[in-house]
Amino acid sequence: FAGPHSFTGEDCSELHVHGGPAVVGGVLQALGRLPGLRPADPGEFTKRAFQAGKLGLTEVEGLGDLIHAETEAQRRQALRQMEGELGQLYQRWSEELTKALAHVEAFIDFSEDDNLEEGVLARVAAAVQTLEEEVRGHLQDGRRGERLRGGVHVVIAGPTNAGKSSLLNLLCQRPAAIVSPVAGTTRDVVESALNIGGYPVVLSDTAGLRETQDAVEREGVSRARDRLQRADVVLAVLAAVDVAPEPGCLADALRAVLPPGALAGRAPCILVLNKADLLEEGRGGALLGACGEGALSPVCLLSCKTGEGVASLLSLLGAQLEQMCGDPLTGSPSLTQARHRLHLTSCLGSLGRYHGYKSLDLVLAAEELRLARRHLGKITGRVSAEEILDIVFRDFCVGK
Ligand SMILES: Nc1nc2c(ncn2[C@@H]2O[C@H](COP(=O)(O)OP(=O)(O)OP(=O)(O)O)[C@@H](O)[C@H]2O)c(=O)[nH]1
Ligand SMILES: [Mg+2]
Repeated sequence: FAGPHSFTGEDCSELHVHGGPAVVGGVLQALGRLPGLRPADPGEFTKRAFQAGKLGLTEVEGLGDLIHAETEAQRRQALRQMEGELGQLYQRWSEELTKALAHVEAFIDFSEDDNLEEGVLARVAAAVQTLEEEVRGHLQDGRRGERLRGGVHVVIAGPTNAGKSSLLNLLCQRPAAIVSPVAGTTRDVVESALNIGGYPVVLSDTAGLRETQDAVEREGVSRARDRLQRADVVLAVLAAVDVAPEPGCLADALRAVLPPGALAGRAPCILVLNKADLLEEGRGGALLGACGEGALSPVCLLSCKTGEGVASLLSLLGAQLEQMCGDPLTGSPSLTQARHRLHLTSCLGSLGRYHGYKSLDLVLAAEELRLARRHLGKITGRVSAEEILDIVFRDFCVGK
């Protein structure tokens, strides 16, 4: 593949050989004997493509995510990022900032010569404000892209013996956690990665929530509370036989499971009434009817023993995941990494300070635009001073 049209931009050649390990080993050995040849470092081809300007940093990250994608929705999101849509969005913002900065710098340098059109600074202020709104909107996406990339954290919580570990084992289809009739069996958090409807989920089983004198179990309960604080979705599990079928029972039951403050992040919750097989005939309907009234959370009656009702829990959970992660192919591309969030937040901070400085000291204000642009550049991997000069000379006929 002749450069510059190859993946790395350099001249490349590719050998197609039979796939057996001995054949590949023999070819690599023969190549190793040629002077100047060495094995590539991990990621070296992508790094060379980046250095040759073939890929931006966000595209490189998309490529990495694509290689590691485990579910369909993750694959689609990574592919979209790799194809450059996210990079283009940040690039457009960066160009708008560059333009605003060029205008401010031109104003600082040349306004006294009366060479500039009227209202330059007002136009810059308006452009900065529009940009601020766009960046803020992009940041307030409910972390859907990051959730899809890293997995949605679903936490199973509830009193001891409700069947939490049984539910984990049933959903991940393997005996990941110990199940026993002894209350307080689970102490550590047991995690399992799942694919539910194409969405990645990290499902955690936790210790039953109760007051206890046992030091080890107390640590388990404290870990369970900690997980609850960081949960994206909570499956609150109760034994159906322990819930009285009366109006308001759902709120009472939830309060018993999730003590005040347990859900600081207000993660959506699905109430799971387990052990439906132990209910007397007709009591399940009465229970659901009573729970359904003024329900704050969806309720699901199931039995881990018979498997009845599990499909409806999965469909409730699937709908919740879809709402949280969205369809990665529609709408504007999602923010996928904490790194991007960090730089975008810093960028927004600088844009805010621009407004504060602009009527006090234009030089300081311009510096904030430069910082904002540098934060965007850190995301895309493109930062250049030349661009500003180009715009100064393209937009203004100064220095004639
Ligand atoms: N009849 C019936 N028994 C169940 C069901 N689900 C779980 N159990 C039983 O209930 C007991 C407790 O189950 P676990 O899954 O260990 O309960 P847990 O909530 O994880 O309990 P801790 O870890 O102690 O907090 C076990 O004996 C299970 O076999 C069910 O749907 N029906
Ligand atoms: Mg358990």
